[in-house]
Amino acid sequence: MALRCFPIWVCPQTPHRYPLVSRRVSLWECSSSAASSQRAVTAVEGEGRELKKQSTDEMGLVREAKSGAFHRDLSMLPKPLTASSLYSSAGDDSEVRISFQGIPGAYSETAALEAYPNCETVPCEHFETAFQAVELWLVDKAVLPIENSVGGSIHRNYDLLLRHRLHIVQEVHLHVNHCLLGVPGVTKEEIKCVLSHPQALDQCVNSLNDLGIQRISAKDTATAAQNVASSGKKDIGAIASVRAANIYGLDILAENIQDDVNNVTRFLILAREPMIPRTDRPYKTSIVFSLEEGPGVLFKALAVFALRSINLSKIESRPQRRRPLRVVDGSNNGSAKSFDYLFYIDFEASMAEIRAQHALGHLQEFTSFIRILGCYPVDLVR
Ligand SMILES: O=C(O)C(=O)C[C@]1(C(=O)O)C=C[C@@H](O)C=C1
Repeated sequence: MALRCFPIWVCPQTPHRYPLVSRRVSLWECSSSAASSQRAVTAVEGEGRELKKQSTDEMGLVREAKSGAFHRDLSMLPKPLTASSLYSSAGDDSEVRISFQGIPGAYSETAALEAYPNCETVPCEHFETAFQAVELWLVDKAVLPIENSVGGSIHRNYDLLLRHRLHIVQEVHLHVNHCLLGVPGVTKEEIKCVLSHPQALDQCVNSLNDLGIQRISAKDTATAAQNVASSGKKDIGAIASVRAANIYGLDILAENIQDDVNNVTRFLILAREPMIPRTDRPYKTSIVFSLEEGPGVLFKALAVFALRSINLSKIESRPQRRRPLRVVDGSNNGSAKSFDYLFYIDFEASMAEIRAQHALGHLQEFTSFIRILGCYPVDLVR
């Protein structure tokens, strides 16, 4: 396996904030041969389009660097990078802008504020927009809910990770305490139906059945709260956060109405550039791959981690949208058709560890496509 590292430069206009890499590629491009990297590009939807866009971006960045060639104000000159600035997620985050799907008061915004307490949050109508805002340099990062302890994986968001070329740089586990909200002065008994995000409704299904309340889907929990506030109706409630109640002036009629007290949603923070992994604390690495055809290939693929005592914390499979069916030639018995899948795996090791690098090198023997989605510190329980 070839491990390629790329130099880091500092953009003169924004010292320390945007490390520029010479090519827009993952920090590690795992390729055992030119042929296999070629395969990686063709095997997955949207790859060609993405490559084209990258080169345009890259040209834009080069132009920006040249235009700041002469500085009258010496304090504006770029500062040398220090070791700590390479790893800065800590430090001053007041200039960090983070896009999220929803409106103020959504849990995604709370997750962004958990990771960067002083950041500026930027609401977006769709997840796709939140990703594009990062790609177009309108914001620094995006936040994305990926799984919930009750509802499981948010499949659409797994697909988005692959469609875009952003890197996971952080994870946030957020305890989600849903509240039943109503217009001021209303009682819990007066509520006949509630608005909320489908995931939030699913997380409260038993409580809502007990109360005999009907459920209506909304884009996100905060939008549900806003709609209830603007309707002024006494028989409609929202399931949302305490923060949403405060923002939209609603009463909290009941707290912690989720069916499971330990209701945790895992969010990912995504950035244009990968973070440089270290070994001084626990790290996780997220990858996506598709497998070569053959008996036991998934077993062999997973064994590359087991052989090196690397723990897997998550495995998810998603259909390959552009290539859903694989035809397997059964010679005399005709051809069989089966679905073709992408596998998403999170494993508990840093890409700075030799065992992780060897595991991925070994994994390539069984894969037709592989991409590192990010290597980031494990969110330890606080
Ligand atoms: O609607 C919101 O507030 C969101 O941030 C979305 C979302 C989700 O997609 O799962 C996030 C956390 C909760 O689990 C419920 C809803």
